[in-house]
Amino acid sequence: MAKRGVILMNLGSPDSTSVKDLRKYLNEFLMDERVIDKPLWLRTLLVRGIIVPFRAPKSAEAYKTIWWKEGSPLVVLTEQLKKAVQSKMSETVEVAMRYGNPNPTQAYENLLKQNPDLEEVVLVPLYPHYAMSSYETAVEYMKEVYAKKKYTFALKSVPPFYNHPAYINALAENMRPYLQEDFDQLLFSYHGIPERHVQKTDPTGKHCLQVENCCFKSCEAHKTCYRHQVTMTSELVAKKLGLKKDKWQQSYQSRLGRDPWLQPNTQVRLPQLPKEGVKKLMIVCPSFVSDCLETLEEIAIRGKEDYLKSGGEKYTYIPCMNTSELWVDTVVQLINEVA
Ligand SMILES: C=CC1=C(C)c2cc3[nH]c(cc4nc(cc5[nH]c(cc1n2)c(C)c5CCC(=O)O)C(CCC(=O)O)=C4C)c(C)c3C=C
Ligand SMILES: [Fe+2]
Ligand SMILES: [Fe+2]
Repeated sequence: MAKRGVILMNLGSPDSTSVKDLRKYLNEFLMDERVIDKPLWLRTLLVRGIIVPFRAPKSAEAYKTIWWKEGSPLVVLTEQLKKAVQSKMSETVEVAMRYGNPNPTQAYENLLKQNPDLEEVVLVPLYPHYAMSSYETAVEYMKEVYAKKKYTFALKSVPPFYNHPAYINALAENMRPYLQEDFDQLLFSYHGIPERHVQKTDPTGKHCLQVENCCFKSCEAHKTCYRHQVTMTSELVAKKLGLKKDKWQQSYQSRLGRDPWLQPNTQVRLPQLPKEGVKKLMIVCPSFVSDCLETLEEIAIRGKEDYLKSGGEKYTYIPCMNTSELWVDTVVQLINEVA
């Protein structure tokens, strides 16, 4: 019996598209202090008093446009990834979501049920890039539950893999067939985060967004810098695909609230691009390894409408890696590299 167990962790979805389930999900998600990093009283007022009451009905409608009969695409695709990874390893593999279900306690308990002599759990946060609102909260929450339950097995985490050759290769090969078609520009659209979060995760306190061209100047801050990491992903994938610098650009999507977020914003760029002569656009979302609301609704549906309405002629959304063979092999490799 393998002494190791594996937990694949993603963000999570509401249990259904009802406004009630949306309220529950958004409250849990946005009350996370690593997502809305305001003092508790202000966060409570903002989230419970303003954001959730207004957002829940709108989000419910958005989820309805992409929901599958098996459930949320993000959850279904993560379960499919689990099965594919499981078929390539002897260790038991479970799924945990940071918000909603299946929750971390269920995942740990399932592993223990399968193997009461469990010695080690390898956590795979399904985020290529470090952000306090994604990778960090996933790992810290799993550690919190682990400590509360007083588990005796060891807990190890796969680090952000934004520049790992296997991830870059899997992503590039997932994109390559789409790029055989004629296109003017490829847009790498990453989930955005507030600029303040980039500065908060800078351990030097003086590099990120403070030094000119900070993402390209060697610094220990890059270990936890979201902007550096996504930029390196774009650079490495473009290089692997032989794309010249004038053939691609980068932007940030899914902005929430009024604080300054990383720029440029995808929703702003899409209607501008046709006016700049970009009539045929390819768009890919490498911060997501599985398709979800933010790719299927925001980019593949809404983004396409905005772009075509503004004079764009052809818009191709490149799906996430989901269960592509190279990606499944990459996950197995990442797990085995955690010594
Ligand atoms: C890829 C990593 C992600 C980061 C970084 C991230 C930051 C972040 N997100 C919000 C607010 C929302 N995000 C929502 C959905 C959502 N976000 C991610 C990933 C990251 N978020 C995923 C995979 C999803 C999709 C979930 C699904 O069920 O498919 C939502 C909910 C939907 C909506 O109402 O739009 C919100 C809200 C903030 C504020 C933030 C950084 C501070
Ligand atoms: Fe998000
Ligand atoms: Fe940085």
